Amino acid sequence: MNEKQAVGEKAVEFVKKDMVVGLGTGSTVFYTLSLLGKLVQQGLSIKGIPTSVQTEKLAKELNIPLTSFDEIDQIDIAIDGADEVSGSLDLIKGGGGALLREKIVAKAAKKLIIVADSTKLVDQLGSFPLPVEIVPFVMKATKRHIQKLGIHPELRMANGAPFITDNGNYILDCACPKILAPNELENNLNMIPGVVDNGLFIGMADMVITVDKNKEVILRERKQHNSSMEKACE
Ligand SMILES: O=C(CO)[C@H](O)[C@H](O)COP(=O)(O)O
Repeated sequence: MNEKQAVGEKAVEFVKKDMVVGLGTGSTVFYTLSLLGKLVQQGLSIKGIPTSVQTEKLAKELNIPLTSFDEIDQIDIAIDGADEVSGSLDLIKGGGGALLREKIVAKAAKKLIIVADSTKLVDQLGSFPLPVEIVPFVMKATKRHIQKLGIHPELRMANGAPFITDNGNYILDCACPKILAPNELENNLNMIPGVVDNGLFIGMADMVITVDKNKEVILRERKQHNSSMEKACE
């Protein structure tokens, strides 16, 4: 069994009867969904919230019942992949272009589980270019603002045209080889008019399921969950 399959399937152990499950996007979570589909066939009752059109399509093929955000009060658990995972369980996500819905779902979930093969583990975030979702209306000015932060943004292309996200936006892949202050960078990027969100997921993962040097599947856990929004005004 390959690492992606091993970690992807392990996450299914945390899904219990009647849960609302955030369904992530990518080739690792593919294995989570495939196993969930089998368990649903055997009688497991869950409802899924997909984080992308791609995942929605896959979940439908697997007959996983889906619900929509506005029909539920909260998500019990979200399972998703990552492009980089730091020692403090901070993440870069969005390699598949689904970062916005992934962050919305992760934020609404009581528990966020990340499934990541050993190639995703890093000491410091930044080798993977940080995806930033922007509105097409203001691409050049947004790029200039981002450059002022010392970052080199590149418009993501697909088949010779700009890649379009499920939300109708563009992605800038931002080279920033050593992210020294991820929290600050996440906030600074999101303050730029034209930026919708970025792929830094700081303090959000409760558990990372990965593989150690001995090829054993291991669980790395964070003590506190930061999903709730802090009260900012009264
Ligand atoms: O953030 C993501 C999509 O936007 C994915 O979770 C991330 O790119 C990891 O994908 P994979 O499991 O295919 O390596």
